[in-house]
Amino acid sequence: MSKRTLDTFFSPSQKKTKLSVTESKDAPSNHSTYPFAVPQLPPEITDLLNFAPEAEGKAIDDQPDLDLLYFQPYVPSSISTSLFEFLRRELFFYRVKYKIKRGPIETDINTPRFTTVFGVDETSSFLPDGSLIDATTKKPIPKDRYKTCKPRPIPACLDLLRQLTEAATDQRYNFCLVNYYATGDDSISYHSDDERFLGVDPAIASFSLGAKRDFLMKHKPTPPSDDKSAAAIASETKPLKLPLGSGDMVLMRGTTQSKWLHSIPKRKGGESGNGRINITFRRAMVVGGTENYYRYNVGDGDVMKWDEKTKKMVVWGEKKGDGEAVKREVEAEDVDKGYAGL
Ligand SMILES: O=C(O)CCC(=O)C(=O)O
Ligand SMILES: [Fe+2]
Repeated sequence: MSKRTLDTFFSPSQKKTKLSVTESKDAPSNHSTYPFAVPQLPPEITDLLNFAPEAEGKAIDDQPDLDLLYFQPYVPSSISTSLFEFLRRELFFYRVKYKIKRGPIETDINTPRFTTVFGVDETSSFLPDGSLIDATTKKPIPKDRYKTCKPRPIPACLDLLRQLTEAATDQRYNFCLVNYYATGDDSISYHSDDERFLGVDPAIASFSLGAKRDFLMKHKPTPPSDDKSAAAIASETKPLKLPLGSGDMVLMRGTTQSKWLHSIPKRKGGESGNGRINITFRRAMVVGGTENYYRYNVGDGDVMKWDEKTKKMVVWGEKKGDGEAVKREVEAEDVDKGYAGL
């Protein structure tokens, strides 16, 4: 459906107010690997998602090696706030810690944002009962295929968006990564999603919901060649800043990952304190991709859940003597993504 069709449904004043939503009557998504079940989308959100994309994708490919398609917005503006609040309230998140070794020095990394991940690489697929089969033989996978993680199926509330995005971008995705930037202190430092397990020139669809945050891009340093100095190459490209708003989607494709870096820098003040969710859909080709994504987006720490009373992420499921959940506040920590380039 086109934007015009939506506009005839909603006057500009109605678009600004938040759509009121009801609980889905469908069974929530659940799986042995989930800490708790995830409700299905409110029917009002599902209905309006069928109008996506709200705007046509605009190509940004006027610089060397850059190939973006920018939907501003993709998610209808009448539902982006409700969808943001639903996902923040209903998903489980993690604050992943891990160690990296650079030469003889070991460094502790505290991921400076909340993360969660769903999906499995193309060698396997989920049956409706939640079990994993081999994608070719259709037989149950060997027990030892995933040694360091237990893959989780994409819950229905995110799988609808995945399916719509596949149709709109003519690409296929088997992974859904979610980042929650609680405040302007949460960030992702410059990196590219160019891991070998994504294959050559991967397409990555990246959604923004909630607070506006700047998405910065710059060309990777290029070694000087016989006919061009590093300075000449650098002067051919200029850094890019996309102030991503709620509902926007950026499709990164072609050589964007192999030649460019992207980041969400820390910000002081503004709306960043209201929180932002980023959802990326990707396609991992091999077992190593699945293990990598669970290691760095779930990890082995506490489950975190949004607490509507305190408006903060709290540790989920910890019990005190009288059965009351202990609520621990989580501080943002200032560190790098760390695993870029794996
Ligand atoms: O939050 C964003 O817009 C970017 C997230 C990102 O680059 C990533 O998860 O790899
Ligand atoms: Fe990225």
